[in-house]
Amino acid sequence: MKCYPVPRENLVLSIDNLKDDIPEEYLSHKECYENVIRKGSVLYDIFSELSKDRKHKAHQAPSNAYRISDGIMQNVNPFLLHFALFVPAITNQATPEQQAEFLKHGFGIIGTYAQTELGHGTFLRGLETTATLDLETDEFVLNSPTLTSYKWWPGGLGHTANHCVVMAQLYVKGKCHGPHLFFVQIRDIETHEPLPGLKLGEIGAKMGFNTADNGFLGFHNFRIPRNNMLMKNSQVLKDGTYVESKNEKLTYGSMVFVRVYLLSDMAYMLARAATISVRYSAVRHQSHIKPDEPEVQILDFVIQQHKLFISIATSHAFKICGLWLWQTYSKVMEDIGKGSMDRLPELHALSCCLKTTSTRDAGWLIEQCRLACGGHGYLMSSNLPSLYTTATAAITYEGESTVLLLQTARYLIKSWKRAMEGESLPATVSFLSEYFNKRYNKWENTPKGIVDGLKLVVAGVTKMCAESIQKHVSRGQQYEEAWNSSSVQLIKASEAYSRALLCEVFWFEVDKVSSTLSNNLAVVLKQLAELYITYWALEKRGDLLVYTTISKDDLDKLQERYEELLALIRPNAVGLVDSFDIRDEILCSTLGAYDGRVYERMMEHALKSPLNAETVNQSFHKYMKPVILKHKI
Ligand SMILES: CCCCCCCC(=O)SCCNC(=O)CCNC(=O)[C@H](O)C(C)(C)COP(=O)(O)OP(=O)(O)OC[C@H]1O[C@@H](n2cnc3c(N)ncnc32)[C@H](O)[C@@H]1OP(=O)(O)O
Ligand SMILES: Cc1cc2nc3c(=O)[nH]c(=O)nc-3n(C[C@H](O)[C@H](O)[C@H](O)COP(=O)(O)OP(=O)(O)OC[C@H]3O[C@@H](n4cnc5c(N)ncnc54)[C@H](O)[C@@H]3O)c2cc1C
Repeated sequence: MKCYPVPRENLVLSIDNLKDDIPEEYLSHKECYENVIRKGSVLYDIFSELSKDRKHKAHQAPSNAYRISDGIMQNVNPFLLHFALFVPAITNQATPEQQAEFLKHGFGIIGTYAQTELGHGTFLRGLETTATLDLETDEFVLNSPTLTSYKWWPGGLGHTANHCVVMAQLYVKGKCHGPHLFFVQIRDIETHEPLPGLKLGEIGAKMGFNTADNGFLGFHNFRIPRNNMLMKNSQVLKDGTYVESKNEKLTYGSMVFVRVYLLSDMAYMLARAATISVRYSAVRHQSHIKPDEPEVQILDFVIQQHKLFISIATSHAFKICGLWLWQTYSKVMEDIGKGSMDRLPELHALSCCLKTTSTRDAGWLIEQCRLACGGHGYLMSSNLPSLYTTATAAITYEGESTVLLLQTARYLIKSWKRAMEGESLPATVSFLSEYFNKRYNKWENTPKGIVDGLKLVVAGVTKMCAESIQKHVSRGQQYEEAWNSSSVQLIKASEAYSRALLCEVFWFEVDKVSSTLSNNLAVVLKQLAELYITYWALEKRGDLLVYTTISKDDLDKLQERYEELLALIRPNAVGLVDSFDIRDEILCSTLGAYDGRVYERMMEHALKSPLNAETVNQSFHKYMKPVILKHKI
């Protein structure tokens, strides 16, 4: 994805009407939406001017668009889906001619990606929206035959977008060809009124993401030109001939793109949470370590370091792994462009498990950062609650975690069978062959030894799954039933695979570049990578004891090394989160501001509460006083 000239953060953050007088948490649902549209439109205008100035296709956002809008919105930008899915779906799935046609208005249109329905989100082959070819008029007729077929969840769909890419079952001459993508205008550009034949609205308040304008959309005999089917991979000709794709799963390509992107997004979410909680832990003094000395910075409690330093390390792990996965994605897309689909299943499997692990880890680690800040972490003004609800949405969207892990498990089982048949395997799963051929080493208490051990766990659990499936089949179950019966173990195999990948890529990428870094930087980065790997070796000690030759003595030494690493990182902890370089205006946190004026900021923010505008609220006189006086003895 080409990155555009980065709009200077100062340029955007200096615009006065992008600042909020009243904190978002004191606005109504409707005011919140109107406020983010106000701010989002200013940003949209800036990105549009920026891209026009540089003669770029005026439809892609600059690379740091999300960073800046995160700060200004402090919640989710309703234009997000335009950049994250609508435009990529068109550039990924439409012909060049169609791209020129659909994107000719540049920032003049605002789109979303409408795939999920009220009745189906995971099982795409079960989607009910239909697109039926009308040969006479050379059009597709879109319909939502049931309430459950209404599109439900797409971001920006309720009141923001005027176009969308819709996934619908393609019908030609009475035959269903499965889910395909269609470019659909849904609102009048001038009036923004829904076009005739559509039912549009927002789906209501949510746990978070409340400014994302997630909406619903129903079609009633809604007509679009035949050319509005995205036809890069499969085509419907004027005479109704259907030309199928070289690989029907290419239609799912936009989801792979977002899953790959989410690793970097989670790295950034975690960087913010770590910055807030580590800085706060350096400011907050509470309790004693030595009874005769003053109260300490809570960051001096080793258990506080245990809670927080893993978030610093994990943010770097996701950033580095995200870059590695992006390079893999780009290479596979290049191969597909040359007609080779060989690595598509591997890319799908990698993106599924890494998207799942990064979003799940971001969720629980952000919650851990919040809890480590005590009561003040529970304040909306800390920004930790919002970070949590925003991050955890990603565990579900873009592919629910369980479902995606089972997709990776499918790839692991297929790879295991190929290993048994002596076939060569891609590098990312070649350890299965080594395990099968018993070519693995004795346990070593080193980062490489731990990575090798975690891979042995993957191989051992995958073997166990294959045997479990075989056992159920031999007892008379169909393969799909046997798969379902073994799914608890299959999930475990995928989780173990994802963890081994993250540890391996993090360690070896850091090791690879360390010689190019200043000594100090190399030392600290390696400490973080070793902390990450050692943390997970200790978390997964049970599996390591089952599948490797690790001993109790090795584990004791790892625990000792882990605590050493906490102590080594402690002096650099604040410097490490400062190096994430997230400005206060984007951090949006009373606890995490760079100047450390936590208590003053908390009080300033509290006084902004509308309730503090008067010393006695009207409800006292209206409701409380009569009751108090009535029962006054
Ligand atoms: C910042 C970002 C904000 C984003 C906001 C959120 C946006 C959204 O949420 S958009 C909606 C997201 N929705 C989803 O992700 C839906 C998840 N479901 C799916 O992807 C599919 O239904 C899935 C994969 C579970 C099953 O698909 P289905 O067609 O039934 O395939 P299935 O029968 O299981 O066969 C799997 C085969 O397809 C292949 N396959 C499946 N998906 C893909 C894919 N995306 N790419 C390549 N291959 C794929 C597998 O490799 C496997 O191949 P093989 O047969 O060789 O083993
Ligand atoms: C904040 C947010 C934003 C979103 N934005 C968009 C958007 O912009 N565009 C869009 O199209 N969609 C969007 N979605 C929808 C999202 O993609 C779906 O929610 C997601 O794909 C899961 O589908 P579902 O909700 O229908 O759950 P279901 O598919 O009904 O799954 C429910 C549960 O059933 C279980 N399950 C389902 N299938 C299986 C299986 N095969 N094996 C084992 N267990 C299974 C899992 O536990 C799963 O959690 C968004 C969702 C959220 C929360």
